[in-house]
Amino acid sequence: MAIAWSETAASMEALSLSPPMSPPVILTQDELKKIAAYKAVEFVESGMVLGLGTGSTAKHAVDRIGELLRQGKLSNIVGIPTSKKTQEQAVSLGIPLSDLDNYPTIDLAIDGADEVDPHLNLVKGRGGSLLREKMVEGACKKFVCIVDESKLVKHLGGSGLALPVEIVPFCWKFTANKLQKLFQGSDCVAKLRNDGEGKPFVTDNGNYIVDLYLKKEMGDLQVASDAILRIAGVVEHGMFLDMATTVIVAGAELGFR
Ligand SMILES: O=C(CO)[C@H](O)[C@H](O)COP(=O)(O)O
Repeated sequence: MAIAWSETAASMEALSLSPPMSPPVILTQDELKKIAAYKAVEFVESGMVLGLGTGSTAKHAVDRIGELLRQGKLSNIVGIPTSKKTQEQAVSLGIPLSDLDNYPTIDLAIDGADEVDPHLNLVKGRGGSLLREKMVEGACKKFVCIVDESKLVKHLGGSGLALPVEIVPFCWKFTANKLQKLFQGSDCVAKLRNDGEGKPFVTDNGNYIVDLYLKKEMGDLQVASDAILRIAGVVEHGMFLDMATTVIVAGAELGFR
């Protein structure tokens, strides 16, 4: 079992947690997420303003921060949550909270991702919190992204799963069609996300999400990002380009190094 972490794509480093000859340990995906999360929390120091991510991986980090506060190993932390769900979790753990209005600069954010490419560009938002995540993580001095190895892709969109785009509900079909047309060269299919009960999924900001399924690469990601954001009706998209300063990847590869 190994953990890899990286400051840049070119300098991927690895830490083997098991001696090379020990028997292989089979870890679940959730255990790998927890390992990555705990490693990231080692970056947290007392007195920091922290961006608290959303999702099953980030949840482990928030739990750990709460635990260290309870144990008195951390103090004077202010958390800036990236979703109502994380806000509820942090409140239940007694983590003091504030917002970007009061803390426009954040020391460190820890959050998961849906895809990570070799340049540390991310897809986020399959949990639906991409707008607040981008606002919070865009205000950070350091953004540590935590994933298990299943999130690594050769290029964004490469998992075949959704690239989420948050849009206003007004005439959502019009906006979804514009998005699909924009990426027709990538054989894009745009689908409105539903809540599992036949209604549109509604974000914490009262918006909808259109998920873009791309069969081919998008080409220049910055050009694609700018083009999406130029469509009236789009609020934000889930490509986080050049934002992660560190990516911690937990993987099950014995003898990775
Ligand atoms: O972007 C996100 C939520 O909007 C999550 O960070 C992303 O979906 C990863 O989730 P998980 O840790 O549950 O795999």
